[in-house]
Parts: sequence; structure tokens; C-alpha cells
Amino acid sequence: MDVNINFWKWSELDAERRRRILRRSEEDISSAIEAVRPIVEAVRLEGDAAVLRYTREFEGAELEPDGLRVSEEEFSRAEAELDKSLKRAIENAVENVRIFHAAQVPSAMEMIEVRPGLVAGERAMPIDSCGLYVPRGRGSFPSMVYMLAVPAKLAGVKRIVMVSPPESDGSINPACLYAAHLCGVDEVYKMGGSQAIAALAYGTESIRPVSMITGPGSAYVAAAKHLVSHIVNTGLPAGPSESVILADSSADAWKVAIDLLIEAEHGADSSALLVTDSVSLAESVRSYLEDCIIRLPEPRQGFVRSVMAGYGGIIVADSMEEAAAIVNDFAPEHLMLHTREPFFTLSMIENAGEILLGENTPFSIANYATGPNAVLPTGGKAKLYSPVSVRDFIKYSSVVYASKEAFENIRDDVIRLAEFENFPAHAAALKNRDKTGKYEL
Ligand SMILES: NC(=O)c1ccc[n+]([C@@H]2O[C@H](COP(=O)([O-])OP(=O)(O)OC[C@H]3O[C@@H](n4cnc5c(N)ncnc54)[C@H](O)[C@@H]3O)[C@@H](O)[C@H]2O)c1
Ligand SMILES: N[C@H](CO)Cc1c[nH]c[nH+]1
Ligand SMILES: [Zn+2]
Repeated sequence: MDVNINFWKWSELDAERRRRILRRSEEDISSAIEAVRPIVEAVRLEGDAAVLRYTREFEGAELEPDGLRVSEEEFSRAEAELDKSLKRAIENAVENVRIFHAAQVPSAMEMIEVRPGLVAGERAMPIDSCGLYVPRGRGSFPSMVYMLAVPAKLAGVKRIVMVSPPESDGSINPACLYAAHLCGVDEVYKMGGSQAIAALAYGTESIRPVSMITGPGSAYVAAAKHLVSHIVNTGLPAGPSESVILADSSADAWKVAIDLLIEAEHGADSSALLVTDSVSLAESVRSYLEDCIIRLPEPRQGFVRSVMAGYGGIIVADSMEEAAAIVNDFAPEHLMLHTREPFFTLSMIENAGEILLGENTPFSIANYATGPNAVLPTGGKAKLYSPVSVRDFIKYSSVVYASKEAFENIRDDVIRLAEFENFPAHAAALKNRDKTGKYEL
């Protein structure tokens, strides 16, 4: 069967085609909102009964209300049955992620002297509880468990809850349970999709609500997060995985081709683009892609074929400046620079969730184990949001202390400002401070 790979010359594309490439699967998320609205509402009104019904419908799993939470025995069984080399790989990756994220932990309080005697600062406190969404549909993701749980734990969140869709036999993937245990997750629930997001936001008989929900997921998960975003902090938008490779004529076409397949295998709704100013590189990459794609097993081959004929493919730009402008407009989740001088090319990039420099830094190593977080903003939201970090799980309070002298120095300006804004009580509190019992406006 022929492989269909989009091959576009950017200057020849009309505005509608460009818009579609830049918008990618965001359109699917908009249409999923109507699909999940009744599910979210049913969980809000019926609690566990609705969660169990949708778990039966979407995951094919028959659970009882008291079976929604993973038991100690299930954690022990997962640990016992897991292959040693996989455990070691998880432990090593967790260590790198911990080292990187530990550097993000802020001091408990930072103060500066704004004026003599006027001291101000910020006090960092963890969010009290969080819900981590770990997807399970077109993959099982122990890596997502530690990418989410490590920063939450380092931030000091007291109650870390994880949800993930169960297998049809009602179990949770043992590698995910092992990673959850290793990273100090407090509660794990067998529920997924929009029903899990609604349960975390509203609470049910089995699960207490949380203050924030974060984690990647399908269009259904993204849509449900959108619907509950008025009552919980839903973090960064992390939908279908996507990648861009920015390459010049120096790039090794084979390496570019095999790297382009990495994120394309997540699902048909993913996006994987090569953007280059070199027609000959683009043609070589296309030919390697055709050879490689037919060797991938199903269902991954089908996903990659859909991506290459859908939201992904190859874009040829007139120059590297135009290529960089396309990348910045696209604002990819994952970006790899296959260029002669990747550190120079870096200076041309404004918008990307992560930027991987040079041919030895493929997406795969950053997905799992280099240290930085692999949960990144998608759908162009890298223009506005950052990767998951310790900071996501922390909120700050401003703290101010004024000495008597500092108060006297600032008083007249503030009275002037308060009177201008027509707030007499604001001004009077300053004017009458030392005139006990005599309140004058
Ligand atoms: N941005 C990131 O950092 C990042 C990281 C990892 C994965 N991802 C992405 O996360 C996504 C994971 O998606 P997934 O499907 O594998 O798992 P998922 O757990 O997000 O979604 C599957 C769940 O969706 C629900 N669902 C399925 N069909 C439905 C329907 N018709 N109506 C309502 N609900 C339905 C079911 O409950 C099902 O268990 C992929 O797109 C992947 O690319 C992103
Ligand atoms: N590419 C995903 C983030 O978009 C991370 C991941 C985990 N496993 C495989 N890939
Ligand atoms: Zn990936």
C-alpha cells in the first residue's frame, strides 16, 4: 500500500491550508466538548454510579464502587510482577527528573527592601491537593506518572491523587502503579477520560475533589478539563502529542526521518512536521519515511500514515528565516533542531514547549529520561504556557512589612491616590492613625 506524505511548499499554500496546518487537532477538541458535556454533568449529579457506568462503556471494565481505588495489595502485586530491567529504567529516569526539578524548588520566602523599612516579598506554599491524569488508550504511560508526580512531590503537595483508565479486567498497568508508589502518589483511582476529570473536579462518594488537575490526554480529556476549568486549576493544555523538526541542508536525512516518526506514532490526531529550506533534504527524508513507515506494526503504522497525510508532513520554506517563522507560528510541543549550528538556530526560536539541540538529542530521550518535563503545551499553546514544573504546584502570597518610618514616608502619596480614586475610608485609615476616637475625612 502506498504511503501518502504531505509535501508542501509554504509559499504556494493558500491561507486556509496554512490555517489548518497551524490549528491541527485543536478542531477535534472543540467538537469533543459537546460529546463530553453530558458525561461531566452526569458525574456531577450521580457521582460514582455515573463513573462506573462510563467505565463499563469506554473501558469495558466492570468495577464495584469499592474497587475504584487501587488497594495496597494491588500495589504490592504490581511491584512483584514487574520486570527488573523495567524497574531499573523507571528508577534511573525518575532520578534524572528529580535532579532537574529539584533545581526549580523556590525558597520558602524571598524578601527585598523596597524603601528603607519597607520590606516586601513572596511566600511560596504548595497547592493542597492535585489530581494527575495519566492517559491509557493508545499507550500506557508510566513516564507520565513520574513526569507529573515528581514535581508535585517536590513542591510539597500534601495529597497527590492519580487517575488512569483501567484495562478491561479492571486493573491498572503495573508499571504505572510502580512509578506511582516510587514517586509518593497518595491515592490511585481506576477511572479515565472525561468521567475521571469530572470526578476529580466535583468529587464523588469514592474520591474527594482536588484543587488542581494536570496531565495530558486525548481530545475528550482536554474537552472535560475545559468544562471544569471554572472550578479547578486545570494547568497547561496538553493534548495530542506533536513535533516539528527544523532542519537545514547539513542534516542527516536518515536521522531526520526516523526522528519524525517518533511523535507521529502516538495517534492519528498527532502532528509531525519537517520544516526545511532544503528541497533535496526534504526529498530524501520523504523517501526514507516511505521505507520506514511500512515496517511499523499496527496500530502505530495506521496512526503514522494518518498523521503524514493529515496534520503532519514536510514543509519546504524559501529560507531558514521563513522556516523559523513557520515554527514560531506553529509553536510546537516538541521541537528538534537538525541544523549545522543548533545553538545559533536556537536564537531564532520564540515558541516551543521544548527545544532539542542537534542530532543526538532525539525526542525519545527527552520523552523519558533527560530530566526536563515531557508534559508540554500543545495545539499552539506553547505561545502562552510552559512545560509542567514544580512551579505549577505552588502558589505565592505577597508579604509586606512597613516600619513606622516607612509608613510615614509612603502615607501622603497613598492618601492622594485614594482620594483621587474616591475611597475615603482608605485615606482616612492613614490620616487618623494616631487620633484614636476622632475619625475625620
Ligand atoms: N502533551 C503531552 O505532554 C502528552 C503526553 C503523553 C500523551 N499525550 C497525548 O495524550 C493522548 C492520550 O490519549 P489516549 O486516547 O491514549 O488516552 P486517554 O486516557 O487520554 O483517553 C482515553 C479515554 O478517553 C475516553 N473516551 C474514549 N472514547 C470516548 C468517546 N467517544 N466519548 C467520550 N470519552 C471517550 C475513555 O474514557 C478512554 O479511556 C494522546 O493524544 C497522546 O498524544 C500528550
Ligand atoms: N511524547 C509524549 C509527550 O507529548 C511523551 C511520551 C511518553 N511516552 C511516549 N511519549
Ligand atoms: Zn512521545
